[in-house]
Amino acid sequence: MNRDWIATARTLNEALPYLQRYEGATVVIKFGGNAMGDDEAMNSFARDIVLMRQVGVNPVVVHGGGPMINDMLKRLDVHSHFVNGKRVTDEATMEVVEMVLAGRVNKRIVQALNDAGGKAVGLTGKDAKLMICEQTNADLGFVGTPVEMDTTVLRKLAEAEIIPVIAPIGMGRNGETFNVNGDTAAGAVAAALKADRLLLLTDVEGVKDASGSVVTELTSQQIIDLTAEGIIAGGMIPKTETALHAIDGGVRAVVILDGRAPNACLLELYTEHGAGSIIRKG
Ligand SMILES: Nc1ncnc2c1ncn2[C@@H]1O[C@H](COP(=O)(O)OP(=O)(O)O)[C@@H](O)[C@H]1O
Ligand SMILES: CC(=O)N[C@@H](CCC(=O)OP(=O)(O)O)C(=O)O
Repeated sequence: MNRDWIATARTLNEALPYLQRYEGATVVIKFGGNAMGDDEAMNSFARDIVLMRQVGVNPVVVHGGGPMINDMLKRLDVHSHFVNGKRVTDEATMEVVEMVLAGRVNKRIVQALNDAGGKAVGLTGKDAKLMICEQTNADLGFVGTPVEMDTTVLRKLAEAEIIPVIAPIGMGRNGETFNVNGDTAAGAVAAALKADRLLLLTDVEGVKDASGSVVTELTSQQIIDLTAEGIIAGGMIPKTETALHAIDGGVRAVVILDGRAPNACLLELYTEHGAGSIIRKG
């Protein structure tokens, strides 16, 4: 008998307790722009998510797309900059952000999931009043903080075994459109659904300490200390902020992991070789 086949069968056999543990669970997956990579990486991500759906998990995908927004802003000669990992967003920037996220990026993910044999539907926070936002602070312009979530549409889609793919665009109470950081949006969705897991897929192996080593079990206090010391910086700030909010909001655990690694989601959920940094209620 071919040794590879035996190893594959053993892997499937060893996955049984994990398959049982996550049956019926809600798992929110934040797919960051830097984790998306090429078509092969996108298709591999899509197969992982469709497999999760196939074995009874309710996956909810929330995506980013920062690098794709940067490309389009450059082409259109619109300048923007970040403060603490959030893009300062004026009216012209907001138009481009919505066009790129709700259009190209969202549909690329929806298509990959459908091509992998799933049924996916693209949404933004405006659809069915999913994510009502308020302005985060005046200095950031049209950057929104989710303040009210209506998850009716997500529950209906889960019942129908349809995978929601959410672009992080929020609606204001007075008809405004808000740019929401993808991590913040994923945390708000996960908390509203009281998700079992929130997976934040990015382009580093996890949260690193001063020596550059990944901290595999991260406490709230460590997040506060590493941030104060400036070791958690830039794009990692919204991720760790989100992890703390999500845990407070009733999410069981948050994992920050490398989405570029092949089959990152499957490794995390269905094997004992979960990677990255995990944050649980302390
Ligand atoms: N302590 C830290 N550990 C790991 N990465 C960090 C840390 N502090 C800052 N970063 C940066 O955060 C980045 C991830 O955030 P970001 O680029 O916004 O990713 P994404 O597009 O996936 O949301 C990493 O590539 C890294 O450069
Ligand atoms: C307010 C804010 O910063 N919004 C982000 C939304 C996209 C995002 O979060 O993309 P990644 O997950 O790929 O970084 C932005 O404009 O870039």
